[in-house]
Amino acid sequence: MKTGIATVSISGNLEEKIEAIAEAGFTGIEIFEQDFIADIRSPAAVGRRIRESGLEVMLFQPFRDFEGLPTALRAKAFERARRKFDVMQELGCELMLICSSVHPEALGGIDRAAGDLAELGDLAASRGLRVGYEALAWGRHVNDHRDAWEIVRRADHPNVGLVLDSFHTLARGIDPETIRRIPGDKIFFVQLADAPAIEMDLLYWSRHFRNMPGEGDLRVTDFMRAVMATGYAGPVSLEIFNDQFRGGSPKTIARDGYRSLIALMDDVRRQEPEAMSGVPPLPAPVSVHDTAFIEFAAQGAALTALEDLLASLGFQRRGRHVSKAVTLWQQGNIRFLLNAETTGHAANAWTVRGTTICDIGLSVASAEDTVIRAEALGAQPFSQPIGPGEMPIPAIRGLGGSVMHLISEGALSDVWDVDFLPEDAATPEAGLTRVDHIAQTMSYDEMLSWSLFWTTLFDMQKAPMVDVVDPDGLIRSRAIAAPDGAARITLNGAESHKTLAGSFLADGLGATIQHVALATNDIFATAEALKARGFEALPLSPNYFDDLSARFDLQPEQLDRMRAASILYDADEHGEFFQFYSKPFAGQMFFEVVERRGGYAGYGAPNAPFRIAALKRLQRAKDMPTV
Ligand SMILES: O=C(O)c1ccc(O)c(O)c1
Ligand SMILES: [Mg+2]
Repeated sequence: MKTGIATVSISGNLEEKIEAIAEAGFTGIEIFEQDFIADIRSPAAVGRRIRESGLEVMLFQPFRDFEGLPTALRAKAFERARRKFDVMQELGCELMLICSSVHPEALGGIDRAAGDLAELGDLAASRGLRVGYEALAWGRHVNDHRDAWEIVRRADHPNVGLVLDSFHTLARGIDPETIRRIPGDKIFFVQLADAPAIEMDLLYWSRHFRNMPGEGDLRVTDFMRAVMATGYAGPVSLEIFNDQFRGGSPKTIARDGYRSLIALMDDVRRQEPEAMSGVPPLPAPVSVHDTAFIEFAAQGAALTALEDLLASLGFQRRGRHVSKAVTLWQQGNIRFLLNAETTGHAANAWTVRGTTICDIGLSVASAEDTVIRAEALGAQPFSQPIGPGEMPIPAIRGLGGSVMHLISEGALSDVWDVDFLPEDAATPEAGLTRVDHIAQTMSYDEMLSWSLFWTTLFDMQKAPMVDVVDPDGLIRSRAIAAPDGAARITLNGAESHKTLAGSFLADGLGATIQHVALATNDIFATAEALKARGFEALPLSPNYFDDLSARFDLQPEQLDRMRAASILYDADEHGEFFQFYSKPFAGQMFFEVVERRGGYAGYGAPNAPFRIAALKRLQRAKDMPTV
């Protein structure tokens, strides 16, 4: 299956776009005319450059306002088409996209448009070219692929076909099933884009908010299933107009695009197997069963402080690595590794960020399948030398240089037995059972990349975006979770460096984990146990508890206990949620303790502004520990 992407989808100049597109693994490129005109090279030189980079020039676009014009304007439109055909021949591109007219003088009329396209088809055929007609969702007379198809059908010309674009069909709410009745060989090209479900003017939505399939809310998979069912055998190409992408890194956007297309076609293969014999099978999105471990890079005094904090949270040192300066701290099913090595990935992470979470281990249905799928989606494998007697654990690079280890369900216990010399647990635990969620902080621009990373590799779904108010700016937050809640990630995107999340980022380099939430089955008992160990919870404003008693039906006695232990509360139609936080450590990381009751599947988002304000109060009071 040939894959493509329009130059308009990516930032940079034409040269940077070509490099990024080639590197990401696409077969070809759609030349957006503006990108080409802005370049100083001749069409022949640009064509040569693209082919030298290993890409095909799949499509030249857009040719606007062509069909249905009154006589004088019609002649001019044909002259314009001749000039663009010249350019295409020099470029070495044989297919032109004609988008439906928005010209104020366009007359309309299905047969008039069909006649124009048939005549253009003759002109194209005389030069060995073809034209594909696309209905823009805001076209003046033609804004529905069904009408565009009727025009192409009546044009009845071998060099005239249809271009389908998922945005134009899905944004208008047109049922993609209607594509199944179009003959596949009359579909000359397919463009894909997703978009978030927001009510707005179609043109504005399309030109600024499109995103990669899987990043938005449109039914792109259903659209593509219908296309493939027609027998379509041409390229599948991304055409993404997006303000953020225009300012992003060309390579990151191109890699995201490739990841999104491969994952989409794999979904389609799974749901429409009859139509997809040409696409090689991939392991299905992998089930994540739990967080196997979380590894900190920490050294010196900060390491001691972190050990003290973990001890106050009821963790105990349970093992020492057989050959490395790594200790294992455990409670229930939660394992923290504290890595003080002076070489390797953890040491590099420590050099760059100071104390930081440098690695996470996920317990998955199959580590091998995860690596195969990740690499097919464009992820880099990760490995470093293993010490004597150590077990090799499959690993991949996440985004931005992060590392993720993958442990198959059955192999989990072996790792700890083989790699660590056990130590006895001296004191009882404090009721923490497992990792509830991991919170990644990132700049807002990285959020789509990360949500795509998690949802394409793993069997995880994204929840709607939530706005969280920081006293100094807005944080956009989105949860990604496995269907049974066995693994949960929250992505927090900061737009301003003045926000708590933003200042955390300014201190480090790109996305990283800012906090880890640990689950208990009895938050009040856990709070007591931690207090006895010297743990200090993040203090909250008394006003918070007054407001809680106004909003919820809480027993006064329960409210008093929550106030005393700084426990926040939320509830929805599914259940209840209790949470408290540690004070910040190592700069601005912190721990959270949560108890879910009933089917509550959220993260206490209504409480986030009060947690942020409390953290900022501490920050301002210069009360932050100096670890
Ligand atoms: O926004 C536009 O004008 C435009 C142009 C060409 C396309 O293929 C398209 O989908 C939109
Ligand atoms: Mg299009």
